[in-house]
Amino acid sequence: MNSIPTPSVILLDIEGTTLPVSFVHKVLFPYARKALPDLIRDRAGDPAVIAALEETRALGPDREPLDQLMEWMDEDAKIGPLKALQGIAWADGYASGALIADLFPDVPPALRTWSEAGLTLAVYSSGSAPAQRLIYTYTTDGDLTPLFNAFLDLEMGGKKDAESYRRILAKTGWNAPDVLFVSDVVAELDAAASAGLLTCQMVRPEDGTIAGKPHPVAHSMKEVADLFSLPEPAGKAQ
Ligand SMILES: CSCCC(=O)C(=O)COP(=O)(O)O
Ligand SMILES: [Mg+2]
Repeated sequence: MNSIPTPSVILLDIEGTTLPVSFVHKVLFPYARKALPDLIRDRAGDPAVIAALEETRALGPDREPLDQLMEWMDEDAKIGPLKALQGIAWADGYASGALIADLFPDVPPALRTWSEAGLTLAVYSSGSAPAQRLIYTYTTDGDLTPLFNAFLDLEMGGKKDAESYRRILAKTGWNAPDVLFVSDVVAELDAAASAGLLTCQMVRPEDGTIAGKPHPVAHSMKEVADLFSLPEPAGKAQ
């Protein structure tokens, strides 16, 4: 008998869970790094750029904002103003066709099946909510944004902090034991479990993810479905 409860909300990480780490690090991050100097100069009057640069100055008062942003990118820092500016840079790339999100092939069929079955789907990523929407708008499988109920980002707090998951529950009204958080990063899953959420580690061989205890492990969305008695994704590669 399966003793794992069945969730009604599926909360998904992006990098390493629905989208290959290589796409984020070899395509998205280099695109933003190249675009940022011109973006900061050419859009100096854009309120979103002004706000992100002010926050960058506040967090790194001794540095030129661009130097600070470059350093954060070197460190893969999950920091709000960097993520906001990366999202603005990527918008141009998606609109021009230079960027298109190549999700893991098991992801779109699972999202469609679970949405059709009435499950609530949501994203929690360090990437800004606008950047998350871009990824799911411009996928090789078309626009998947209508399948999602919420896009949650660092405004909820860092993903390795249990308080962030409590904030998400308070904001959405979800009950912790109804929510399954799927991520490749054990520290994120530990934090979610501390807040009472169900957890599943996505271990993608393509990304070299290491399985870590104590969370149930899946290698695809089909395995997530099997573990948590969710509707079986139909269609192509599982
Ligand atoms: C959603 S935009 C691309 C991902 C990103 O910027 C990032 O830092 C990855 O964060 P995640 O929390 O999805 O691992
Ligand atoms: Mg991840």
